[in-house]
Amino acid sequence: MLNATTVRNSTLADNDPSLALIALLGQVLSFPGLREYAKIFLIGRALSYLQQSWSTIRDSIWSSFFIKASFEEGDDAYSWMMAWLAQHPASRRGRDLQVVARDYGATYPAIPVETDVSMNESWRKFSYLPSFSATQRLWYRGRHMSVSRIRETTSGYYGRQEESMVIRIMTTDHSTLTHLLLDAQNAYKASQKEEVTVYTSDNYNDWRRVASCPKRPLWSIILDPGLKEGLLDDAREFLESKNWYNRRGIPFRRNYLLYGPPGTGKTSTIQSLAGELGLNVYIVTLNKAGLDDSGLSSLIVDLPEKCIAIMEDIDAAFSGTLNREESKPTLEPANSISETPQGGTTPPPVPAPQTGSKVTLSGLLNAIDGIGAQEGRILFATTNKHHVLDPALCRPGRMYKHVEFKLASRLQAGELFRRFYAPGEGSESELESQGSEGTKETDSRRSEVSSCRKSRRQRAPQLNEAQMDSLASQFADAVPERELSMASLQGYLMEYKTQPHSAVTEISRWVNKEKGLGVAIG
Ligand SMILES: Nc1ncnc2c1ncn2[C@@H]1O[C@H](COP(=O)(O)OP(=O)(O)OP(=O)(O)O)[C@@H](O)[C@H]1O
Repeated sequence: MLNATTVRNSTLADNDPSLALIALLGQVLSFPGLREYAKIFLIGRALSYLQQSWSTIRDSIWSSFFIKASFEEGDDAYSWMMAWLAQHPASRRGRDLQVVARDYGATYPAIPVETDVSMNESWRKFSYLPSFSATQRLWYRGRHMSVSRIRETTSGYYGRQEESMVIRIMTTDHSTLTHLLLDAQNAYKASQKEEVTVYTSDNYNDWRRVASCPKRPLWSIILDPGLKEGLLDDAREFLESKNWYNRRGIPFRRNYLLYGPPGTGKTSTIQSLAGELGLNVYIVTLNKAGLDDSGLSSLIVDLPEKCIAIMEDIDAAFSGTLNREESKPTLEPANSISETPQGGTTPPPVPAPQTGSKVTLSGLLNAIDGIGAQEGRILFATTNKHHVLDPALCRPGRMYKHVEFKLASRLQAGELFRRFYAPGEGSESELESQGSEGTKETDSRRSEVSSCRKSRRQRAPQLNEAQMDSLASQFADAVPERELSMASLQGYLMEYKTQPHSAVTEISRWVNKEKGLGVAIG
């Protein structure tokens, strides 16, 4: 039955499609079953919406009580937090842990173990860390804190695993987070007391920690009198004079150039100075594949304040590995064929592998002391070919000091001999005194000493002072002045690790052989 209203509605609907849709919906909903279904559907949607809104509101209320901080692997702050967590008692008590064979400075209760010399302290390096699968909850300065470690694989063909960590502290006070970071920094420093951390750059020109090396004592490096002491004093004095530099507007940086034949102790001296100064080492590999000026510059800018940067073999800049002017690939692929001027058939180009660096001389100079060069860092550049260095690199002020490392003098050779056969850890006298500690001696220590005694035949006989003087001077006399490197002498002595007398009787023969082979470098 059509009445006037229906006629009017249908006329309106004819004119407006949206009204037509509503009218159709009204007609469909006029069926009783469908109306019930629509009601249930709408109520369900409304409930789910309310639930979502509630969890968003709850999360934002909840997070307003927390400070959330994230840390990424490769960044120093990540390592600080790892050391702090490893030293936190909660990590020892935790029931879901990651165990790493690395010493983060945590102390564990002494557990008596039957051990021998081969299982000494250096083997007992391990740390407990929160696992990736569970969130660790702990307390910090009376605040509740949670730690979640995350491991993700980056996208792309060469996806690599990256670790990160998120901590939440129940506080709104940022100073709690700052305190935590300072504590973490101290925990890390304490765990690294005996070590120097070494960083190199990755393919993305980010710094990555690659190793922690034991500090090398400065006394173990034998140089001409005053050389290493002078370097150490100078570097110490520099690190303490930031204000002096700032007041005079002089860039607070110091560059040293260490030069001399291979194996004369340049790298060892830098490593040892880093330990003495408590600085980490950042190795800049100038001929790294794909490194260009902007990559080098970003590496230098990203150096932390107060660190040691090493550029080894800086002469590589002048031997064809680095370009002087333009950034163009320097190494041709081995099988590439150059263009024929006569227009002969040229084989299809072979894609050049990413070998060799694209760093230019100006890029290098800029990295050394340009505007972007990091303040407070000490740069050591080393070279075996001082004479080929570009004058621009050697101009006054660019390299603060040029320090020559010479081939071994007789004095150095004699001293090396003494150090090599000096009574030290595990020597007979030391073991005797350890074994006679009487009542203080523990069972495990006793077994350690007895194992040591068993292996005594592998140790050098203990030389008294007179014997040492005599053998060291015979050894030194047989070594020609400034003809052999300390590294080669050290290599020779390694062959007679436990036979100082043979080392002396055989030295002349060995020297003649080395000279005959032209090993001596001058
Ligand atoms: N003056 C030295 N005193 C003690 N050991 C030394 C000395 N010089 C070299 N050595 C030993 O020789 C080895 C090589 O030394 P190092 O790498 O420091 O030489 P380098 O001058 O840096 O050589 P290169 O120029 O090839 O890098 C090290 O194991 C080090 O212990």
